[in-house]
Amino acid sequence: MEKPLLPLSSQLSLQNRVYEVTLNSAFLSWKEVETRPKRTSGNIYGPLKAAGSHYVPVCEIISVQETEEDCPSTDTGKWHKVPQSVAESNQHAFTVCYVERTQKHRWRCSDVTLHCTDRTLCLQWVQAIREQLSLLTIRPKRLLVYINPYGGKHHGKRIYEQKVAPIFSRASISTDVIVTEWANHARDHLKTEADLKKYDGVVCVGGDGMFSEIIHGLISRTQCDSGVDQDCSDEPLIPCSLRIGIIPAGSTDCICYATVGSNDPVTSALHIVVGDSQPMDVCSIHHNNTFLRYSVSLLGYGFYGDVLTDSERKRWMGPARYDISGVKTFLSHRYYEGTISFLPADENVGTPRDKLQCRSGCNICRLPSADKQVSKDEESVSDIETKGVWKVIRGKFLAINAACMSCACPRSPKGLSPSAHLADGTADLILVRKCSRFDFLRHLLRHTNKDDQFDHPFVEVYRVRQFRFTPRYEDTDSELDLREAEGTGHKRFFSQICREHPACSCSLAHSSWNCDGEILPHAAIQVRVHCQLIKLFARGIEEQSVFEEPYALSAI
Ligand SMILES: Nc1ncnc2c1ncn2[C@@H]1O[C@H](COP(=O)(O)OP(=O)(O)OP(=O)(O)O)[C@@H](O)[C@H]1O
Ligand SMILES: CCCCCCCCCCCCC/C=C/[C@@H](O)[C@H](CO)NC(C)=O
Ligand SMILES: [Ca+2]
Repeated sequence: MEKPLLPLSSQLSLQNRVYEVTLNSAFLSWKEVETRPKRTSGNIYGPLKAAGSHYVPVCEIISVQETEEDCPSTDTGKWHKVPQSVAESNQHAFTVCYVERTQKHRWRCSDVTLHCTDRTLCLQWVQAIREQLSLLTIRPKRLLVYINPYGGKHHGKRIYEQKVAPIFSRASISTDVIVTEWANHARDHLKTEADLKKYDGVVCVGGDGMFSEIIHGLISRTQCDSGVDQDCSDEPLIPCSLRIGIIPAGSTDCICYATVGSNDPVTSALHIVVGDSQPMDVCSIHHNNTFLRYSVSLLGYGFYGDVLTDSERKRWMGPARYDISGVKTFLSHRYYEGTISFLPADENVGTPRDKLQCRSGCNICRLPSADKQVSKDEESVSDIETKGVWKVIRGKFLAINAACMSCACPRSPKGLSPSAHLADGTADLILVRKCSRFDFLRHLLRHTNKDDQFDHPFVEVYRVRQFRFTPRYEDTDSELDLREAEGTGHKRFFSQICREHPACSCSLAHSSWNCDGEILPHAAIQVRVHCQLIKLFARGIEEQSVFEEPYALSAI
């Protein structure tokens, strides 16, 4: 068969009506040619429609296949019912499966079956669409998938098999699937064993903890392959080349929610299929000259550290553990003393209170940042950063939180820091000073509504590139020595500290850091944000206007 030339245009039938169907390099469109009154649809989220016209961007077509009439299509199991008159005259048909946007940033697979008068025409259409899809080289063809069967409500395996695998197979993506058997199985496999050259991306099925395993494996592997020492806190890190997909099946799913706009497995699978790419910042955390962990969402000391410590003992409860531990920690009302020093970000990246939310194609994330200038100027990141002036704050804090991104999640739809950016090379540092229980509750509740959680006299927020935290008394002894002393019964020093905390009934002067849902072993840490160190199969949260008619049609 001859190679179809574009634009390709034919009169084809759909549900007993005749349509002018056109394919060019950007869109597949179909427009009714009959003159009778047109049916209008109330759903603005479907394929773009203008007076009976439908447009699907080629980059949002998932697959095309010849449809065998009166028999189930091979991958969906659905029967395609063809009205009698059409069936008689149009025996041949092809089905195009494409992305359809629904409410709350969710994507679905939708399909349209177009009937042709002869098979040659039908095959010509299938070939033309497939050729356009083959030009989309950003789409992954082979993926390495890790499933945590114990994340969230333990549904990871079922979610993957029932909702995600059929979409990958429809999009002709081949997969190697590993169901993890122990914690850190995925991390260690990626670090040392996986043949990464074979893949176009890595997918994790699980929550934020599982995602954390994947980034630790990939980042460590990349640094190791390039001879970068992760213990050296001011050495620039090498960005990872493989993109990561998240199929949400955890308890918080904050990284998925904040990068896609929902925690829906089908939506995530479709972002992987269309080959989206969203760069993301990563914080490295060191204690003296020892690398501890990476973080992409919340790094929280005090309240969120204590919630996590308590909730780990309640893992059997599933996602509800965070609510129970949240209330318990709130009631305990512990505060912690220490010193925070930080290097503020340049003003051109905005401020945490500027209400400029990070959205798909964000202008702030596209600005050249200190990290990104490194290769151009051949100046190291630390050279650039030492030009800034460090600020120092001492005090008593209920919570110290650093958010590299908004940390939006179903519990807090605008997140811990609603204006934080995914890929600007900064984190928002939120300091909640000692205040009354009532005030702290008002602050916490504002995470769940539209009010500004930073608009309190006891809350400060800074956009930073680096920060350090030293708990009080850290200067006299190492905290591990203190913990050992506690373990061996030498509690005098500790009880002295705690007598200085009237509200604190426990024997610990230190909290722990909650690092993306994992507990860190040290309270004194140094943190640096690495701009765009990793990439996800995502595009950031889309503005509503992307899928409303006027915008979309003016873009055509
Ligand atoms: N096979 C396994 N057995 C036990 N633990 C595992 C296994 N695979 C992964 N893990 C660990 O399970 C922990 C929790 O996983 P995950 O993040 O998927 O769910 P979650 O904690 O319920 O959700 P979230 O992190 O969103 O709050 C992770 O720290 C991960 O290292
Ligand atoms: C007493 C009322 C409390 C209401 C408080 C609501 C605030 C919710 C804010 C949640 C932000 C979660 C940030 C994400 C953190 C994840 O990294 C981590 C691991 O999944 N999850 C948690 C809960 O630590
Ligand atoms: Ca950031």
